[in-house]
Amino acid sequence: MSGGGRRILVFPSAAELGPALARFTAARAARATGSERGRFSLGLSGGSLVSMLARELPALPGLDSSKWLVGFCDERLVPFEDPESTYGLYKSQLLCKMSIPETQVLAIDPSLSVEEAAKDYAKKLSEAFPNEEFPVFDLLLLGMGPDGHTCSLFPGHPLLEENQRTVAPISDSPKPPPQRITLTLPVVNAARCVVFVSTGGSKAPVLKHVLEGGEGPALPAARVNPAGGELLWFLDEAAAASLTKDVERPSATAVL
Ligand SMILES: O=C(O)[C@H](O)[C@@H](O)[C@H](O)[C@H](O)COP(=O)(O)O
Repeated sequence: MSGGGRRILVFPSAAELGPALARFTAARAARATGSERGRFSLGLSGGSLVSMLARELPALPGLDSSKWLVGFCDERLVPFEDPESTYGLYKSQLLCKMSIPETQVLAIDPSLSVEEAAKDYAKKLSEAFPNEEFPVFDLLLLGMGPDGHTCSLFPGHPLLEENQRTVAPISDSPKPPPQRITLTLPVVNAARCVVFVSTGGSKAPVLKHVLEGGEGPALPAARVNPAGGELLWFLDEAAAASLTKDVERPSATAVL
């Protein structure tokens, strides 16, 4: 059980989940920028989150993102112009519609080798979070693959045991492209709040395994358990179809 407890929120479909996720993010941003930290640190992931956030966040009325600090939970080592670049997708679809200063967006340097890019990104993080051994993000938005991977932490991979570095390179990702940079589990589990977003029936079996247990070692997504923070799962009915334990079905106007 995570420090703040785990919540599983089920929405009728992605169309209802998206606006709720955007409102939740904005509420956490307001809380963080209004705190003594004076900023909101947000870690983004790729996959379907990109288009969801690009659709929903700019649609929120009066959202001020000038005090946001944005990083990436993982990234593919490809040029920003490559359609596989998570930063490139966010830049062209979301960041261009927000008021986040460019200096407050922490991206990898894809011109470096994978080892050097990981060190460079770790340095950027340590400069942005100067007093913390492991950066403490206000909110990490994560996806989960059908194999149970999250960030670029894949089932059975030795990187799951990394406990020193904040950022690690990976050269043998089973999902292409093979070269990637990823936050490590200690950083993910240091966050104040982690939200997984998973939609669609193809995720139902792995969600059952991750959230209610199954045979074999814990899948990477099941190892996300922020020690002093909250853990929320935003699912749609199709993804949640196999779950039998307690889930919440919030109303459209619920404050999460
Ligand atoms: O780096 C990647 O290859 C993807 O970003 C991947 O990790 C994705 O985040 C998950 O597979 C969840 O994908 P969905 O959000 O589309 O379910």
